[in-house]
Amino acid sequence: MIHVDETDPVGEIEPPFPCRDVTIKRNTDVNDHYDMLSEIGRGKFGTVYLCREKSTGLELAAKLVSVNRRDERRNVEREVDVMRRLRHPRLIQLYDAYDWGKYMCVVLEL
Ligand SMILES: Nc1ncnc2c1ncn2[C@@H]1O[C@H](COP(=O)(O)OP(=O)(O)OP(=O)(O)O)[C@@H](O)[C@H]1O
Repeated sequence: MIHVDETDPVGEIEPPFPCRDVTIKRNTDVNDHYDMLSEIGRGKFGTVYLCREKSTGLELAAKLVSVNRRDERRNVEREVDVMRRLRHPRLIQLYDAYDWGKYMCVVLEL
């Protein structure tokens, strides 16, 4: 039998940053605010980079997705919309989001 521990962690997971109310920044280049350090993964839709926020030094994951079609942009907007509602210490938290014309970037807890 498989036992699933559904109890909430108490004091064991320290969030790397306080909850943020993220809205997508339009016509803003993510590179103005973050240094992209190295590639950490690839998914079906984009490439994920280790990045560092210039103003705080905080290390995060930046998922860069090219959005040439309207449905591609809508998919990223939907992902951001879902992630901004999910607040739990065991779930990766959304930190920032950018729309830079042909590219969108979703910045996440590492
Ligand atoms: N927040 C994160 N922190 C660390 N690594 C991450 C993070 N998000 C993604 N990655 C890495 O990047 C890879 C690609 O992630 P991405 O979300 O683009 O695609 P996926 O999870 O494989 O699913 P899909 O391609 O269906 O969107 C992951 O498999 C993981 O290795």
